[in-house]
Amino acid sequence: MRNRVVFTTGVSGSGKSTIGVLLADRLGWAFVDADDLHPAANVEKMAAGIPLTDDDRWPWLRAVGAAAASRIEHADAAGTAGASGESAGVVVACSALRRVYRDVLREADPGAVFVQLVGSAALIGDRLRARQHHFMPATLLGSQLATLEPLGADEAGLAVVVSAGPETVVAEIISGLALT
Ligand SMILES: Nc1ncnc2c1ncn2[C@@H]1O[C@H](COP(=O)(O)OP(=O)(O)OP(=O)(O)O)[C@@H](O)[C@H]1O
Ligand SMILES: O=C(O)[C@H](O)[C@@H](O)[C@H](O)[C@H](O)CO
Repeated sequence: MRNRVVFTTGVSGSGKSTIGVLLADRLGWAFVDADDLHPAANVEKMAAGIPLTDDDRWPWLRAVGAAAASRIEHADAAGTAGASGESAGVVVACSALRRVYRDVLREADPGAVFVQLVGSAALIGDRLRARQHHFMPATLLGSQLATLEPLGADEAGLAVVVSAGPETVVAEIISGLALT
């Protein structure tokens, strides 16, 4: 298997971070949370309940793509490729709501694979309202869902329904992408 970058994507509260961390752990891969790469102005905007615009997102998406590519290069440099030919990969939690956003990420790694985490507005809204200590308010869910574009048939990856618990969702991703 060649080096891989798998993005866990979807609206706020879909489980990008929860599923991404668990997936990386199960695979022994690195994990990057794109939330940590937002400029302060973006975080302030979201915390104030104002949706980001495309122009807010472009530089951030380029930084996310660069961070993913850099983690893969580090893995190569550290010689983490296994004797069986398997290589380390990286899981990146990043909303990547629109196809043009995913295009920016594919520019950094044309082999990038996108897992789109999907669930009903009611389910995700409940999870967001139950979540503590996060800058993203549940009131932004409507604009997140309005911005979301499903994966195209020609886009590498898969959509996974997140109504089941994290372990089940991660098992479905590993099997669906044939990651083992
Ligand atoms: N499959 C799941 N089953 C039950 N609870 C879940 C599941 N996935 C995530 N959660 C819970 O839902 C909440 C939202 O998950 P998480 O913070 O990972 O979403 P996110 O997409 O990363 O959100 P954001 O984009 O706002 O950072 C958390 O409290 C998390 O524990
Ligand atoms: O594209 C976006 O609107 C943003 O990336 C948001 O999705 C946040 O980063 C995240 O969901 C909050 O934690």
